[in-house]
Amino acid sequence: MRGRRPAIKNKIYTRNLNIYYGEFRVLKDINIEIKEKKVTALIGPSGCGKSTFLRSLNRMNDLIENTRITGKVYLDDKDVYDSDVNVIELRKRVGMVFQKPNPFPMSIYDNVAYGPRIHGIRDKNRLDEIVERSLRGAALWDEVKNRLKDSALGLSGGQQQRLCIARVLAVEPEVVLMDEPCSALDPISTMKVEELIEQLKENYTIVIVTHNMQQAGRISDFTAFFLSGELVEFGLTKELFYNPKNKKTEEYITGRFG
Ligand SMILES: Nc1ncnc2c1ncn2[C@@H]1O[C@H](COP(=O)(O)OP(=O)(O)OP(=O)(O)O)[C@@H](O)[C@H]1O
Repeated sequence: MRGRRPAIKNKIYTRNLNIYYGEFRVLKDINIEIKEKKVTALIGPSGCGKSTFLRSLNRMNDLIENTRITGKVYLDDKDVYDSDVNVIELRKRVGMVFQKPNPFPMSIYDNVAYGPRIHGIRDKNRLDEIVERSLRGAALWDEVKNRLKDSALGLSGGQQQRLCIARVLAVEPEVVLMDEPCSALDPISTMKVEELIEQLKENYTIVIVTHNMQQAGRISDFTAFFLSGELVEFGLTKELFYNPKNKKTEEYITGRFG
């Protein structure tokens, strides 16, 4: 229709998602829509369930004992918990970057080539191409192009985190989940990763957990505020920050919480 912007597609959406650790119900009836090629920030006090929610999106929770889940998590309209879903393939489509950079103890090149090799790519030229594209994508290429054979462990913390992002990009995901990716980084590295996120959203859907409210405000298009396992408010970041609908959201973002 004329004058109307096309609706943004829901890349991931959940319906009545509940997650339990044993008898403890960590997440309660979560209904959320993660928009395609946008950045969604998850905020809320420690222990409210942000990481658990993030991990549910690519079934990383499957690796945690005693976890039980009810409800649905749809990726492109297919429930990722359906019995016919290939979890390896799912995690290729929905990649994850962790709080602390965790490069493998191998060369910079091999870190990035690791995923593609696992997925069967052996051709040297093809791998070279993927490694360069991924390192460029993670804004690291210029800093490491002359030392690709050096150990990744010799990189700075900020470079290691961008390497981990390159490693995720190498398998061509559609969604990138980030669990406090800047919490172990200095302000300059943090700024680099934030700029990178801004660029990445042209091609990827990004979901990021952050404790840093300014960061959520700077980099995200949408924000979800969790409290005690409930999704209290979800919406455009600008609206949630400047015109929150819920009193608890307002208290939290203005620091008057608790
Ligand atoms: N493996 C586990 N077994 C049992 N309980 C767990 C497990 N992991 C997390 N929890 C509990 O679930 C709740 C939510 O944890 P989660 O790590 O998702 O919160 P969070 O919002 O990401 O916290 P933070 O901001 O501190 O990282 C907490 O009460 C936590 O103690």
